[in-house]
Amino acid sequence: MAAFGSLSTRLTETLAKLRTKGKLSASDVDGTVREIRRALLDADVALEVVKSFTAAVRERALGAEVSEALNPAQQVVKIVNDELVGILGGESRQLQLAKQPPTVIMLAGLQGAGKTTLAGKLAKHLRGKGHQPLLVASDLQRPNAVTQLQVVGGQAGVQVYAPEPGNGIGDPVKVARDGVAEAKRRQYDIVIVDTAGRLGVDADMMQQAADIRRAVQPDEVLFVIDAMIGQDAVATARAFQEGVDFTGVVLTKLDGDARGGAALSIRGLTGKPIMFASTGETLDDFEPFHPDRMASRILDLGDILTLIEQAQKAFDEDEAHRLAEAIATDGFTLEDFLKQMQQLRKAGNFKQMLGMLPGAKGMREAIDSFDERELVRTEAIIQSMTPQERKQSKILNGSRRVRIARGAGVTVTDVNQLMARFEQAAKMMKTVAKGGVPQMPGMGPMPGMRQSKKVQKQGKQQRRSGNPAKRTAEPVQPAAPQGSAFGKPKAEGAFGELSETDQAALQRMLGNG
Ligand SMILES: Nc1nc2c(ncn2[C@@H]2O[C@H](COP(=O)(O)OP(=O)(O)OP(=O)(O)O)[C@@H](O)[C@H]2O)c(=O)[nH]1
Repeated sequence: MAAFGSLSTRLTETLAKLRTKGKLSASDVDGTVREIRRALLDADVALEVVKSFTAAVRERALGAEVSEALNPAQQVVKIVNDELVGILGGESRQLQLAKQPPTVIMLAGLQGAGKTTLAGKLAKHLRGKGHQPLLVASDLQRPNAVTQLQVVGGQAGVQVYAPEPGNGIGDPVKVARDGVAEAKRRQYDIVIVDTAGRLGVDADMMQQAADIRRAVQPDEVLFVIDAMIGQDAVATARAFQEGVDFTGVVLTKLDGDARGGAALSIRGLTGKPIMFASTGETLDDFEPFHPDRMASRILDLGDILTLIEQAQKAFDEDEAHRLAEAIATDGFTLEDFLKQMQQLRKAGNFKQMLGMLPGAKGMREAIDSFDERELVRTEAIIQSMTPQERKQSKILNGSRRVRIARGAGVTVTDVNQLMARFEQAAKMMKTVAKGGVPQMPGMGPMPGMRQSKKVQKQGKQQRRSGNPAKRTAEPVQPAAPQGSAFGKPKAEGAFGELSETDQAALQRMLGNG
């Protein structure tokens, strides 16, 4: 995720500097806290939030938990992580559903914040959870807003209630009220009311939103705010809190080059939880907001849980069970590898998913240069193999590889590299299936991911000295990510390894849970 890009880089670099130190002196702590403070201010985090954040970090970092820690630097990372989770809101909060359906959710925010798009995303998300949402077009300000809502409603596969020409047009309050009545009549269990925005905060707009709120008595009022808004976040959030009041916040455009200040300030300024994050223009670029996961992403500790959830959405249950069995019994074949890759492709934005891996910031270059066409090439290679070759990769000797390369229109090196990646993936999957910890941060074996030049060179040296069958038995290790707070392929300590919950989730994804 691009948002928090430079904040994230600066925080991880600051914390990485501590790694070389054994004990931390008071001046080490002060220096670190000063750099954190500057990084937060440059990211447009509101001053009062920065002050309380750095005060808390400083106090804890000078305390016993650090001086007595086995690894003081890592303890400081933990403290910064804890405090980030805190300012992002601590626990994640779910939507409050009405005891008596329909649950009414009202959206409010400035024009262009992404409300209409969000209405579609939320509707699709809720529909996926078995709800029957109805969208209500109460944004009658912008000429195109009703049509736009109808378009996103269509994409989300949900109905849209819009004013009939000549029937209530021009009165957004009436449309909202009628929309809710319609939902009751036709037994929709959730109503999402889209309201108008203005370019800046103005009294008429606030009044209209407040009137709609009074008319439909929503269970949730979600304040939609563009993460790119910078320092204006403070004034805008306060105005909406006074004008309509809201029960939760949705951050949009977190995929953009936002400095992240709004995200980090909003909870502290309003006391209201961030409930969802919007990360792109398509309806699937949407996720429930989890403070702990977001903090991990900012500190480049990875976000395995979100990654798994996204993969899970694209995963076919039966196929996952079959795959789990294949992995556990050593029967993981190139055929499975191909299927897995195709499912990953289905899971959507591949680069975004790669970015959620621990240490991903250190692999930024590799991820940015990741070319989806590589997946196509990998597919072509596997498809050029005979069924037997796909089942028993061990029989792939030199002459078979030459034939396959020719069939797929690639070089023998490409085939060799794919085989190395495959072997490594099989090995990793097996570790996970046995309940072990995979080497996530190095993550060489993602299907389709090319190795760095350096690793390719190592591979060549190995190849020169080995026979073809042996080559693939010892796959080359991927390059260590550079410059992350955990600049080793296998990180030590609490953050480098998958937690038990992560492991359990990964197990579930593999059908073992
Ligand atoms: N990159 C990115 N673009 C987004 C995101 N959410 C919305 N957009 C885009 O932002 C623009 C404005 O979004 P809308 O949903 O029309 O905003 P709105 O708040 O409904 O605007 P009004 O109806 O005028 O109040 C559109 O071009 C969207 O495609 C997001 O998460 N990421």
